[in-house]
Amino acid sequence: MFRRCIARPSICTRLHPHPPWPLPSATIRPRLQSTAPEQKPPTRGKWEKPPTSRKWHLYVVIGLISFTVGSWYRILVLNNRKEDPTSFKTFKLISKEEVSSTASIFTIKPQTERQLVSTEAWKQGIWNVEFKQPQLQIVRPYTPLPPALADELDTDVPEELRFLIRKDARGGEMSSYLHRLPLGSTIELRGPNIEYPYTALGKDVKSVIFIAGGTGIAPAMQLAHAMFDGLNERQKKEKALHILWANRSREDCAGGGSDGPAAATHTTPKAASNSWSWTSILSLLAKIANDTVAEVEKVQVQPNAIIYQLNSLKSQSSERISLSYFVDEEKTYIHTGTIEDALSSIKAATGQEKTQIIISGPPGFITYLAGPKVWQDGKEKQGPLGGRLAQVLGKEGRDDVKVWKV
Ligand SMILES: Cc1cc2nc3c(=O)[nH]c(=O)nc-3n(C[C@H](O)[C@H](O)[C@H](O)COP(=O)(O)OP(=O)(O)OC[C@H]3O[C@@H](n4cnc5c(N)ncnc54)[C@H](O)[C@@H]3O)c2cc1C
Repeated sequence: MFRRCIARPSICTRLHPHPPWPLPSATIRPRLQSTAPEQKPPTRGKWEKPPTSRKWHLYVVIGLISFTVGSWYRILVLNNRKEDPTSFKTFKLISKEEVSSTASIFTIKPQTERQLVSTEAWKQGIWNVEFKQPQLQIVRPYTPLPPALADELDTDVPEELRFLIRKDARGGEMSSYLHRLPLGSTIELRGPNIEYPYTALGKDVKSVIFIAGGTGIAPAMQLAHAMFDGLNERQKKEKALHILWANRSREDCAGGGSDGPAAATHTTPKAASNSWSWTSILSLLAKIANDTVAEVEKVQVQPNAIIYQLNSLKSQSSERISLSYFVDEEKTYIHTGTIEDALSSIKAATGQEKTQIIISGPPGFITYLAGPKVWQDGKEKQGPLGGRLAQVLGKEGRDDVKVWKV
């Protein structure tokens, strides 16, 4: 700015009340210096105030003006900058905790308090922030996990954010970059982008079935937090959230045990559709073996960090959250029977027909269960309902069930 001032004095005149270059004394003389010592003012009597007293008043006025301008600058400019979702904020990577061989939890901390991402977003529902890869100048969205303890949101410490980030074996540009970063590195992000405003859209929706694939569990955890945080026991009892979480391998959900009737739907799609035959008997035996393995895992394996937090969200909701795990390598999948069971168990839990189904995960997962999202006018839109959910809801004639693809 200063360089530009030297080149264009006319602009400087507007920006600076006192021009930075010397002016002929006859042209402009600053008002404060107008009483030159050699020209003594005529004495006007004993009531006239001495010049030092006039200066004192002037200092007070200048002080007050500076204070007012400073306060307004802080309120209007700095506070707005803090909430501005379009400007990048700088965070520091403070920890990486391995959850499985393919995913870690990253914790980042704002560099200053002004870099906070709004705590209001936690109450709104599902939201994400965009990370920047500075060398390639690309951005990708990531979903903050809710704070491990509900009280953490009320503290005055600068807000830390945690993310479950997949390590992409095929070398995705952003995920490889993030997993390579050493502790202490800076990360630039912008947001929040509210994706599903539960408080605005879903106020009257008390029962939710959340179908998550892989890191799609992060939005489910955000919703669990938004649905139950700060409610009293009576309010909690009016709500129910059923999370169906599908993973490729058991290590991603190590230590997680399914609740309720949906646990009994651990079966392959093939086994479910076959009539009695040798194949179905073999499938049934495989299922019993898998269920036994799952039970053993449930008892013996320590919950990983995500399962630990899911269990904690469940107990904070007074057991109004139920969880069902599906694992590709154990041949347990989400299929039409699973969705039918989830719909009837959620209805039994709240006595309500009105249900919201939310589905979140990789594009192939969303397409298989609910049909693809579509691009229209440069924006990603929901697209028509398809896949397994369209089959189940069409068969049952359930137009009271709304589906949202994250
Ligand atoms: C709303 C939203 C929230 C999200 N939240 C999270 C989150 O919390 N955690 C998370 O981990 N992810 C999340 N994602 C996904 C994330 O934004 C990125 O898309 C993901 O990390 C992959 O980005 P990338 O740059 O690493 O991969 P890209 O380079 O964009 O590659 C895209 C895909 O192509 C594949 N690919 C790349 N190179 C090859 C190759 N040579 N051959 C074959 N395949 C290849 C990659 O495996 C990847 O699956 C979210 C996405 C959305 C839309």
